[in-house]
Amino acid sequence: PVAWGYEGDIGPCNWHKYFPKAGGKRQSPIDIDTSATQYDGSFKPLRIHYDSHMCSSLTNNGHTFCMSVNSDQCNLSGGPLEDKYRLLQFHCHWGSDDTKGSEHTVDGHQYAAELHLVHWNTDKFKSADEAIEKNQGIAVLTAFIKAGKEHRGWNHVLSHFKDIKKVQGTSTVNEDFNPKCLLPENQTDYWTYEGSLTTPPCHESVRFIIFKEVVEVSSEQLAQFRSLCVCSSRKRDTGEDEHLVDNFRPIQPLNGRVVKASFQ
Ligand SMILES: COc1ccc(N2C[C@H](O)c3cc(S(N)(=O)=O)sc3S2(=O)=O)cc1
Ligand SMILES: [Zn+2]
Repeated sequence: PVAWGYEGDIGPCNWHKYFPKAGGKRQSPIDIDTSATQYDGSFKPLRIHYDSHMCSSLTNNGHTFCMSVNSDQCNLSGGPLEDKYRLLQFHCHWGSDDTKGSEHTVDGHQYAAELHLVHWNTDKFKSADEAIEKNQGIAVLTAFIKAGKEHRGWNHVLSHFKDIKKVQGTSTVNEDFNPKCLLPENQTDYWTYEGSLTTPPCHESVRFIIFKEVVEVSSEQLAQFRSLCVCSSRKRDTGEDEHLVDNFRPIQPLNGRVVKASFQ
């Protein structure tokens, strides 16, 4: 597989050389210009039904931490979606300090981090691997994160970070944990648009649903995101570990797409 990253020759400006979709017309992330969004009154209520008895495993894949979920009881439907989608994994993007880290921006404002709950269309496709390449294959519930009060739900995830500090570290999470607790209280106000995976291969298969309400975590919890290392052994010439930070793609051209709003 082709190496890619967030800086230097393998960074986002060169992704299109090995991953042609990265140069497509409906790429993500984007800036949400709230003066140009269009209210859509036809959306049904979002239905987010997760069970908390699912077993999941947390890995550090060198680009983010990824909590993969293998429960057929974690489903998403409604809102702008025509089909039923199943939770595949969730992960985050964050910065080297609290002033940057989110992928999407709102009126040019970048948040400290961004949570992605990735779902695949089980009505139209037989597997996630098939769905990630196809239009309408993927739906990503997205929440912005800012530094503020401590978030107790996040501690269930962060408590496993010592096991995944190095790349390919894996930790099994089987305590009762429902990822729904990571979402904001207000789940009726969101923006939605059609985009892409924000990492290579950048398939244009994603419907983003981005909550307006921002989730707060403490600065210390954000610092724990940054404690992950990018690789198993390589050390910087000064001998210390290279930490996984600034794993966000720059915003991409809207190319005429309209961002819909579920609220007026
Ligand atoms: C078999 O080929 C594949 C299997 C899985 C994936 N994925 C990993 C990607 O990094 C990725 C990035 C997503 S984001 N930042 O929410 O837009 S979602 C997602 S993924 O889980 O679909 C890609 C190819
Ligand atoms: Zn993501």
